[in-house]
Parts: sequence; structure tokens; C-alpha cells
Amino acid sequence: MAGRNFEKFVDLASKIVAVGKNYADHIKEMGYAAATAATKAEPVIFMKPTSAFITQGQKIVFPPGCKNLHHEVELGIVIGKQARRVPENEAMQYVAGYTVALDMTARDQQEKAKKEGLPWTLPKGFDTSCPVGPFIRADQLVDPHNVQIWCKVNGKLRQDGTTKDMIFSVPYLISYISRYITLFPGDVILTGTPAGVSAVVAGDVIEAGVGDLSQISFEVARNDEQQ
Ligand SMILES: CC(=O)CC(=O)C(=O)O
Ligand SMILES: [Mg+2]
Repeated sequence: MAGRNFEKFVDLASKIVAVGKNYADHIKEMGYAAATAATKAEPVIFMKPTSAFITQGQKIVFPPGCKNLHHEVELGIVIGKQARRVPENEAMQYVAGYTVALDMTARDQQEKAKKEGLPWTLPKGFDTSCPVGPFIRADQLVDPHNVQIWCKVNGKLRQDGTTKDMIFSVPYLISYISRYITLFPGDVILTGTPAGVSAVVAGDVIEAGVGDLSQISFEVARNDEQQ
């Protein structure tokens, strides 16, 4: 990790690994069955392509056919060195830092996929579905399990959570994911969203942050190819 510049982690990343159902209040608002001791050992994992990344100055664009686009604010973990089958008690050594991220979700298309037992690749992985903020060095966020994550739409607070409420911790997630998928420097893990997800329309401005350490502002645009 030493000597490597993670300010532009988006250019280094080879993948985005996302965690679902990591906050009990979001599990409840989505109408999912409550987490049990059994489900607690098994986080929900899905992926977004790196073409989903956008950074400040770019716009979030509705994917084709989507009529219900949701914001999900999440703490992003930026991986600092190759991680394969990492034990939980060593996992924090693999963290270069953090960022604020939006897991933009075509909710109507995700609900359809869920009903049909199909993957969430397009509802979660379309171009512009992963806006990210500035890099936060690991030493700037000493306790990633005690920081506010928030999201406003047009100045109105919609999500106001704390990472204290994550069901699966940062080291658990790195350890769990790296048992199956090797993580590389710059890769980003999205750690799940708290309650308050809601719909946005073209012209809305979404602001989000991890405490006051990393903040973003993105405008939502319609898709000009929209039928
Ligand atoms: C239901 C979801 O969309 C899962 C997810 O992304 C989450 O953050 O939770
Ligand atoms: Mg999410």
C-alpha cells in the first residue's frame, strides 16, 4: 500500500462488490424477512461493473425503461492491497481508505428481477449507477463503525444513518468476500444502505456524505434514448 496513490481509486479499481441487507431498518422498509442467526452469517453480495462509476461533475442518468430510480447512500471501502482468503483479524490491513458512494438502483426493474428470481445486474449495474466521492484515508476514519452516512435530495434529508447499525462489520465483509473473490488495490466494497431510500426524478440534486469527511453532489438526468 505504501507509496500508492489512492486519490484516484476509480482508475485503479477492477471491480465494485456490493453488500445488500446490511441494515435492519432498510431490511424492514423493503419488506424483507428479518435477519436471523442463519442469514446473519451470509451477507447478500452482488457486483457492479466499473463502468458504473461516476465522479463529481458527471450526471446520474436513468437507465433505459426505468420509471423508479432510487438513491442508496453507502460507506465505500477502498481496498489497498491484494486480498485473498484474509482472516477477519487481519482484514483491516487491506483497507486503504473509504469513500461515500451511491448504490443507484432501478427499483422497478430490481423488483421485477426479484419476483422472477433473476440477477440484479442491470437494475444495479447500469452506467452511472455508482457515484463516488473523494478518497478518505484510513487514518482519517479511525472507526468506520461509528460514522454518520446521510443523503439529501434537493436539500431535504432522506437518509440519516450511522455505520454503528451495520449488521456485518468492515473486517467481516473483507474476510467473507475474499474467501470467494480476490480483491485488488482500488476495488470498492459498498457496505449496504440504511433506511430512507426513495425515488428521484430528472433535475433532482442528490447530496450525500460520510460524516463531514467525504461529500458529493450529483444531478439526475433523464436518458435521452428513453422510449
Ligand atoms: C435491496 C437492495 O437493493 C440491497 C442493497 O443494495 C442494500 O444496500 O441493502
Ligand atoms: Mg445498496
